Amino acid sequence: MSEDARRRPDGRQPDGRGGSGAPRSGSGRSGGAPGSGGTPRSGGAPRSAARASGRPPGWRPRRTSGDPARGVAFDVLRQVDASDAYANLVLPGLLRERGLDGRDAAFATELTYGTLRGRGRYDAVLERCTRGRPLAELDPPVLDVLRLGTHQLLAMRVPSHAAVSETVSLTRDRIGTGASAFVNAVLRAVAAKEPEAWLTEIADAADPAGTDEVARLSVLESHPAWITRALRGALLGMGRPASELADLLRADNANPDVTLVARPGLVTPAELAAEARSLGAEPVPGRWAPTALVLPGGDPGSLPAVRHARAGVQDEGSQLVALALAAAPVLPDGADPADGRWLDLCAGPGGKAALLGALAAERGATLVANEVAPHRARLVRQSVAALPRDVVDVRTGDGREIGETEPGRYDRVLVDAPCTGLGALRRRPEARWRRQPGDLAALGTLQRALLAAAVDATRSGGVVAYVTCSPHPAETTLVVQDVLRRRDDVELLDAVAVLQEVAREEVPGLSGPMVQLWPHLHGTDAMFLALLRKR
Ligand SMILES: C[S@@+](CC[C@H](N)C(=O)[O-])C[C@H]1O[C@@H](n2cnc3c(N)ncnc32)[C@H](O)[C@@H]1O
Repeated sequence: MSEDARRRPDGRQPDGRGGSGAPRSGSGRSGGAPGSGGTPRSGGAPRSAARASGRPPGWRPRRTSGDPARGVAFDVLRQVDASDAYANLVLPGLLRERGLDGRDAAFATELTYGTLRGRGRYDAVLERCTRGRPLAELDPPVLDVLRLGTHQLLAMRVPSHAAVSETVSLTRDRIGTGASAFVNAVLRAVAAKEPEAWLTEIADAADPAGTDEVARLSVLESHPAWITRALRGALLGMGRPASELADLLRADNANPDVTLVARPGLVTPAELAAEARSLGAEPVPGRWAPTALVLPGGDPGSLPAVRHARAGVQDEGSQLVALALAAAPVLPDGADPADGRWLDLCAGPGGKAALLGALAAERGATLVANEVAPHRARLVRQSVAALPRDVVDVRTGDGREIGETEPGRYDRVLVDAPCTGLGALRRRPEARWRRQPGDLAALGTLQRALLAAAVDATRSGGVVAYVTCSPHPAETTLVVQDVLRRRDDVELLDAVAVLQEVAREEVPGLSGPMVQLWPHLHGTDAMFLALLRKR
């Protein structure tokens, strides 16, 4: 496993949970288990269960592909649990290694991501099927295999007999015959009720009086209660009604579209679309960002433009905030109208640095892309590889020091702060179970220090963009308000107005001056953007 596959997306070391998740029995063998998968049941799951699992309307059953796909899903779950790996980083390598593509790869992907996202819901069901044995006492590989089986039974249209027998055979193959009888009995108990009945039962158990929406939605939509509560607070804090909470949680459980960015000056969206079409895909322009192209299906890595870093995979929300920073009006500093020095303070892995670098190159500006983690700085170098050499200077260092070492140097500064990532849960299916409320305090201190350093490094009249992929007020508005309260050399700009200017069409639901995007409203990650100008 690569170093980055084990690290958090914010570059910090794993949170130390790996020890407790270490398997008590081996899951060592690689390679798929023998036997073929079952075919989907014709009736399918009830509609409300499909909604609850985040499946789109019109979803059709797919042919299952047998145990190679289940074996891959199991191995990813084990790495996520025992090594703090990231599913989206581990899965593609395992699919390649085992030669899975097409439907088999799609089945393994749905099984992996769906099981990880649905863990809370499935554990609530499993607790009722283990004859009083607490889930915490089960061997972690056994618990993973039970979750895999439960996902097939409750959210995929795999016929019950196939879901049970294939999962039992996977257990025998990977864990041992001892565990297979137990897995068989538990999964039979899960299969004994329809998905709809299970949802009703676990929701009623979580909220017997029908008065605790957070508890009910947490178990139904499979989010830890503290995150559900935080997202509810985030909606209210940005002027959205609490009634949107269920939609927001469901959006976290849906598979996001693959969105590409056509980096200006390197490839146009039309050229990128032509490349994608020549490989059989049917791309559509992004709704908001003029640089975006949505790719329904297909492997973006197979496009030459992506392979050569003229384009990249990037959420539209991320594209919009980078475009907004580049478009924000900077004021001249005395007689000097300079706009030539840009800084990305926290650049790894480099998606926004590549877009900003491309925009900087078009305008004759340069970009310093700073990143504290060396292995992530290497990723930044890869993402800017297609840009002329003298445009982006990738550095490794602590962004908190730049305010002192280079005061007043930059015209535009991006602080894409390390954060909980609560706005990108749909892309990081395991993140919701790994994050802890205690993470907020440590991150808050770092976020404030980075924003303060960014302001110090900005020249008078220059602009700072403070960005997070979390909507949690402790990481967004409170950080910005705190820095504004503590210093009188910076003012808040209307980020909504700037964002609307760069968007292809008016982005609804923004009340300003700070921008909060939402997966359920905009189909983007829940990106936050504040623009500040140095006085
Ligand atoms: C949200 S990510 C940035 C994502 C990036 N802008 C992109 O679009 O690809 C935050 C980054 O900040 C880095 N980071 C954390 N602490 C830092 C510090 N003190 N100075 C600079 N970078 C830091 C993390 O390693 C991580 O790569």
